[in-house]
Amino acid sequence: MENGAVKPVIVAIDGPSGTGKSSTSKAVAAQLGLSYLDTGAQYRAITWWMVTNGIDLTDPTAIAAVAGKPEIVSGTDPSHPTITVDGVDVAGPIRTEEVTSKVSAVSAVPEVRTRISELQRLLATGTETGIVVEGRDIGTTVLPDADLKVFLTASAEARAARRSGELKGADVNATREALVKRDAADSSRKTSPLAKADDAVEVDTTELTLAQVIECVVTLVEEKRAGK
Ligand SMILES: Nc1ncnc2c1ncn2[C@@H]1O[C@H](COP(=O)(O)OP(=O)(O)O)[C@@H](O)[C@H]1O
Ligand SMILES: Nc1ccn([C@@H]2O[C@H](COP(=O)(O)OP(=O)(O)O)[C@@H](O)[C@H]2O)c(=O)n1
Repeated sequence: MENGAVKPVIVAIDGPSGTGKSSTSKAVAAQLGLSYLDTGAQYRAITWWMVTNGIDLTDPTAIAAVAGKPEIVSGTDPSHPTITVDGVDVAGPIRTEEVTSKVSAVSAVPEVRTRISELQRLLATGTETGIVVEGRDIGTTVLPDADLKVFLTASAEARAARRSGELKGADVNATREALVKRDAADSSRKTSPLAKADDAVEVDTTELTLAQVIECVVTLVEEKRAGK
C-alpha cells in the first residue's frame, strides 16, 4: 500500500464453547490495535429477541419468518464491546441460561445465518486497521479469505471447568453436559456448521494458560503481516 499505510488484517478465530475464543480475541485485538467482533453475541441477541417476543423456537419456519425484524448493532472496540437490539443494551440478558440453551436452535435456521453473516461481513470489511472476528463458521463461511484463521480446541473437561468457574458454583458435570450438547447441535447443523477451515491453524488450549494462547495468536498475526 502507498504512504506506508498498513493493509487491514482480518483474523478469524473459531472453535467450540469454552476454548478461549472471546478472551483471546479481545486481548489480541487490544494488543494489536484491531477491532473485535463477537459473532456468538449476535446469535444470542437474535435469540433473546425471539424469546422476548414469544416466537415458537421449535418451529424453524416461525423463526425464519421474523429473522429480518430485530435491528442488531455490535460495537467493535475490544476494550468495550457492546451489543444492542432495537436500541436496547442486551449484553447482560443474552448470557442467561435460557438464551444459552436456545441459541443453537435459532442459529441453525438458514435465514438467521444469512442475515447475521451479512452484518458480520459489513463490519469486517469496514475497519481501517483490521479486525479479529470470533465464532464458529468465520474461517469456513463468513470470511473465507481471512488473512489468518485460528481454530481453538480444548478437552470437554477443561472447557466445562472454565465455564463453571465463570458461572460461580455451577455444577461441572451439568455444565459439561450442556456444553457438549450445544457443540453437537452446532457441529451437525446443515448450514455452515462449527468446523475447522482446511487452512486454519489449530491450537489445543487444554494445557495452555490464556496468556500463552494470546501470545501464540499475536505471533501468528505478526508473522502474517510480515509476509512469512
Ligand atoms: N487457556 C486458558 N486457560 C484457562 N482458562 C481460560 C483459558 N482460556 C480462556 N479461559 C477462561 O475460560 C472461560 C471461557 O473463555 P471464553 O474466552 O469465553 O471462551 P469461548 O469464547 O471460546 O467460549 C473464561 O472465564 C476465560 O477466562
Ligand atoms: N459464528 C457463530 C457464532 C455463534 N454461533 C451460535 O451462537 C451460539 C453462542 O455462541 P457463543 O460464542 O456466545 O458461545 P460461547 O462459546 O461463548 O458459550 C453457539 O452455540 C452457536 O449456536 C454460530 O452459530 N455461529
